[in-house]
Amino acid sequence: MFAKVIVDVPAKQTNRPFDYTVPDSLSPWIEVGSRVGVPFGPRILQGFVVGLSDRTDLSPKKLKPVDHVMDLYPPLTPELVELAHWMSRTYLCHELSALQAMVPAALKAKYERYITVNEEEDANPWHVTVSGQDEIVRYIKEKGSVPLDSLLQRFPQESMWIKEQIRSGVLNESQTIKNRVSKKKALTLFPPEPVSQLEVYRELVPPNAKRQREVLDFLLQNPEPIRLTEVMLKLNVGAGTVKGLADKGWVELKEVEVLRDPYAQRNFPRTSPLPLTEEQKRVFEPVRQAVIDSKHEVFLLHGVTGSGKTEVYLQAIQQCLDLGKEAIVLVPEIALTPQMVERFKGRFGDEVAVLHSRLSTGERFDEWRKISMKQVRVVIGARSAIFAPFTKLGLIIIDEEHESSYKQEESPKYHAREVAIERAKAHGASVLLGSATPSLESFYRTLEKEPVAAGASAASRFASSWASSPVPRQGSFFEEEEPPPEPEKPFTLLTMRQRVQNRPLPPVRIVDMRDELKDGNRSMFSRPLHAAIAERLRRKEQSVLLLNRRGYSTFVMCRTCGYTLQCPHCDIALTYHQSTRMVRCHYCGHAERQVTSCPSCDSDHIRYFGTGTQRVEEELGKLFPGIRVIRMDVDTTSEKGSHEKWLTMFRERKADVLLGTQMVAKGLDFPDVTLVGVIAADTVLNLPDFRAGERTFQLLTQVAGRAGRHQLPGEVYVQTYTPEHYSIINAAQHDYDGFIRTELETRLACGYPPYCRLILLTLSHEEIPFLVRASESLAKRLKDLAGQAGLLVSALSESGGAEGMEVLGPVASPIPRIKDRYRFRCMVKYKGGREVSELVGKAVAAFDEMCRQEGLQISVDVDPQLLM
Ligand SMILES: Nc1ncnc2c1ncn2[C@@H]1O[C@H](COP(=O)(O)OP(=O)(O)OP(=O)(O)O)[C@@H](O)[C@H]1O
Ligand SMILES: [Zn+2]
Ligand SMILES: [Zn+2]
Repeated sequence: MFAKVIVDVPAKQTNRPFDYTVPDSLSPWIEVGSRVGVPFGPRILQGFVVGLSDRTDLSPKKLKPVDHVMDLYPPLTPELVELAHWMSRTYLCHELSALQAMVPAALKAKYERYITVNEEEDANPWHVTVSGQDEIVRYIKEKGSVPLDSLLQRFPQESMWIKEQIRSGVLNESQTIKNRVSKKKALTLFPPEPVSQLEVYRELVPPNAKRQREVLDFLLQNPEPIRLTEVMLKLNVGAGTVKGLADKGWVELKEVEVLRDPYAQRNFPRTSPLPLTEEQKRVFEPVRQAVIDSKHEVFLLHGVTGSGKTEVYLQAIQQCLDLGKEAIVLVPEIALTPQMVERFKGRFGDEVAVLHSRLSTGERFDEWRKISMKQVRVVIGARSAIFAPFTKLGLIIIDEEHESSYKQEESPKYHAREVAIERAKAHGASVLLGSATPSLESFYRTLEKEPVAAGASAASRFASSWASSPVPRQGSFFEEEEPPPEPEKPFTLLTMRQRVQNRPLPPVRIVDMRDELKDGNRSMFSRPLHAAIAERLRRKEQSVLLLNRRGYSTFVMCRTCGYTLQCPHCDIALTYHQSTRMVRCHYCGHAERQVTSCPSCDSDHIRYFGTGTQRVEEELGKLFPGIRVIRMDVDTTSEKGSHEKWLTMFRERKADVLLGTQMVAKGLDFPDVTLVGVIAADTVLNLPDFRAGERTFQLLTQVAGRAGRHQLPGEVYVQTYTPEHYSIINAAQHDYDGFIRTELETRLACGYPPYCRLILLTLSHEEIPFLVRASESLAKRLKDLAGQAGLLVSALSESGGAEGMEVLGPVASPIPRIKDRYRFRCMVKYKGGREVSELVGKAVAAFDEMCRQEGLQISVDVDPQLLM
């Protein structure tokens, strides 16, 4: 047998599978998705098996054998291996980095595996009949434990048998992971077999050993293995009491592996499904039907804040479980609060595994093992949970689907939404995207339109370019031609316009900060917001204050009239570069001199912007002596568990104000919050990013949604210097449809997504002249290839609805130097199918040699979210 292996050498020329022979002793262990060690040049390197075949196009004699296999069970499924291949083509990344993104960090640690004989099973000798196999068991028993590798070397003919015994439990596998993570063990109490023996022992207990009798009584009623510590706690007995029983041989005490459960100490009160409201029923029904029919469909659930989306998710998952299928729930990292976890654990209990970055490596490893060992059927987690190794997926839910954190910013630069759709296709599963403010990209895909993207002509051109691509897949496993991409099926839009129990959405007041300044108020709090906070303090209600600080504080704005410097070509805010005292456009490279007075009103109140949460906190303290403020930002939440701590404190009403960056905007549900204040709505609006309007609308809508979710009505104040901006007006009116209409028009006019797609190429090098030459030559290469393919246009809008691509740049990157490397970028704007990304891949591949020899780096970001 031959294995196709993607080897751990992240270089373009090795971004393809290599063939190896599989020695007979290893063949039962090697599956598609296995990690193996293979000889590569003079070394043994790690790799992933991506295909198995009984023939090879190369001369078998020249092939080297697989050296060893790293896991008893492959960490990846064949479906995930295929997905990695898809990712490498879609995101132009190495297949290896896609594969590695799917494996949890703890598995990548070095470890050794030992085989021991399971003593219990040994009592059933029918497992061991054949004499040669008897010998294996004897051999292991003599040694106590044997490393798997040496066992296989000693009994090369029996490796299949060994594998079966491990699967059936006759042999045990244990791993010691060096350095990092080990499995946690706990002393566990086992009742005797049969349990009725306990009745006998009970009579034998000396009359004065009351405690021992209590333990036996407890076991009679609860004849399950139980942890020693738990017995001690429950019955208030000492360890000596239980050990005494074990010494007599009446019960057994053994070390047993326990999976660390980060939520073990917490009790999640069980909840049952709520009767759905009319609106919930209407959106739930088609999702339920698709799950039952195993029909792949993508739903976009647009439900206003507090409309009860989560209850719809829960019941859709229940439907999945009833059919014996599995479900993945993605939430943004910062929304993965205990409150959120509680709602899923409360409904599905131990069926739920939780994956997020605040878990320790060991905890993450355990949660992942619960998934791969099929102990759970629901996973809730941040972006990378999309790779949960389920095999019977019925539904993938993505909450707050508009969040930019679903895009990974390092390689592989994938978007979890697109990966979810691809996985769901493979499983005949559905995808449910939910948000109060769906992204333009997703909303656009619910609109009926001509199937432009991957039409027939694109498909045929694509097929021919693939045939000559530098990454041929050989062997029977990949024999079939890659099918042309299917035309995109539109998303199904589901809408919920009402909050549960018809609670009103809070009224939003826009406060014009220019007026405040005119009237001599230079504080960061306007008079109305000041009064509203004072009122909450009097009424003993709570407030949430949002200061979005994630943006860059470098946009230039006039404090008198609200004017911001815009690029004349791009309709995008210019950023200020202190080093050169120039303002610059990051899209087209346009630059002009720093201004000292406002070009619009001549005022010299021209500033670049930025206020920190800390300053707001100080000012609150001055304005309202004695006010209790909880500040949540990256500085106060870096410690493990701090996030939870602050939120619990706030819920317990130990503070009057929760002040924070956008982490306070999402998912929180506190009954006593009746005021939400946004300190400066413009900080996002003025980022030099075509999504600035969208992000502003989303943030304002989300944070406004925190107020008045329960009995007490809420209100919202939004402070801004640009009260006339449609993003702010539409958010204040809770008018998503109005916002979408205007924003789609703007994007169409400027030629930005969703009307086209982007690929961002960033080049970096230590020397500027070299970098400039390389960047220009890459841009030229892109244009040449596009010209040959008949795709090149000078402005995409000229091509109308048809395919085409435009190459912008090169220009210096917004962060022109990182780690002593200068950075330049080119942007490809295009309409059409995969032929463009194939073409970009080819253009970049031509620079391979330069990258290797001269230290050039090129990073490719398909569908970039952050353009900074
Ligand atoms: N069918 C129902 N009957 C009664 N109460 C419900 C029902 N569905 C949801 N709720 C309650 O309504 C409140 C809001 O629901 P939920 O948090 O699910 O809304 P959401 O749409 O997810 O909101 P957001 O987008 O703001 O996070 C919750 O307290 C929830 O328990
Ligand atoms: Zn001005
Ligand atoms: Zn510009």
